[in-house]
Amino acid sequence: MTAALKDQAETAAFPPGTIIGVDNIVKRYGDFEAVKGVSFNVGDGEIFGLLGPNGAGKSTLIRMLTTLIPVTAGRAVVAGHDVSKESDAVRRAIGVIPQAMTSDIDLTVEENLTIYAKLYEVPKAHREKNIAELLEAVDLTKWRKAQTKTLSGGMRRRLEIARGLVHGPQIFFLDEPTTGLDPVSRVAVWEMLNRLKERRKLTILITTHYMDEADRLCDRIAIVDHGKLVALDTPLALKATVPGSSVVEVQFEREDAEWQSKLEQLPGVTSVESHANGLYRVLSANGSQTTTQLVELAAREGQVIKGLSVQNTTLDDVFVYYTGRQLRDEQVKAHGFVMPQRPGMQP
Ligand SMILES: Nc1ncnc2c1ncn2[C@@H]1O[C@H](COP(=O)(O)OP(=O)(O)OP(=O)(O)O)[C@@H](O)[C@H]1O
Repeated sequence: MTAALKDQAETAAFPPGTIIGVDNIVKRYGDFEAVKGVSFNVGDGEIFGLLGPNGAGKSTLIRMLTTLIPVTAGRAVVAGHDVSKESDAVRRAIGVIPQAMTSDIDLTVEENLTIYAKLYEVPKAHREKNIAELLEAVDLTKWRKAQTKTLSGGMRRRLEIARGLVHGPQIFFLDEPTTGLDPVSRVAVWEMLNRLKERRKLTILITTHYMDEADRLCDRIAIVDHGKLVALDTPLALKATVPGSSVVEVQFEREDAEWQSKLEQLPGVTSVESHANGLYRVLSANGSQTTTQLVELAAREGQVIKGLSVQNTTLDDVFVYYTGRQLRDEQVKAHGFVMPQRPGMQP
């Protein structure tokens, strides 16, 4: 952390190591409060996920943190700079990938990157080297002379990611970067983000609709609903907050009426359902401990286990638990276009 960042973090009363500090931030559009006093800190080098149903306020939060719209109340400090008072310094420190793709389809891949680098006044010598490195990192070197309109959706998204990094930002904001991509392209984008994070020592703040990806890649996740923060922790800790965190399904060779009560007595078990053919569905607060003890008990009793499966709580369960809703793929909006401004839209 730079000295300036440290000073700023301390004066703002954010913990040391904070690179994005958000303190009771509010956004009102006229009478409507889209963000209702949200606070969180992102540590230097973290991948921080922002999850929430459509309309929860994620994009509004990102737009405030990236200085695109003014903050109504509260405070946010990004890379040591207040977003309301030092917007130019914030912009130099960040790269932003909005939901809609914005690269110029009539330019080549390389031209799109060069124009951006010039816009950010990246010195020529540094510019060429940086663009070559980024093209390689996003696997587009051999497409550098191709017109952007000829690229697939996944390739174009990778170009946008490279473009967001031409000026060497410390922090990368990505608003649903994989929405609309096929599963293979999605995985490619996430792997690439992980690589770039390591190579360029980036902090990443990302919104996504895909729970599996958030689970695998984010160090911490904030769940936002109706403009408020409803949960914030590591994926593992969030899953542990959901009651009855695992489902153990076991099938015994011999049916035996006593197994119901024997299973109920195992540590961590919260309920047992008995099904036909010696099958039991056991809800447990500690799936691995219950499973180990269940296997040991069966061995002691000379009972043969025909089948056994453990399903741990997923981030989907966490999401439903905190928001009462499910993030389904069909909720995901189509991308690749820019929404026209609605009448009455306000900055
Ligand atoms: N410029 C605006 N003027 C008025 N209301 C707005 C404006 N922008 C967003 N809103 C409203 O603020 C709320 C939060 O919107 P926001 O786009 O931040 O949600 P989101 O969580 O990013 O949703 P999504 O996943 O659909 O992008 C919504 O009710 C939205 O209609």
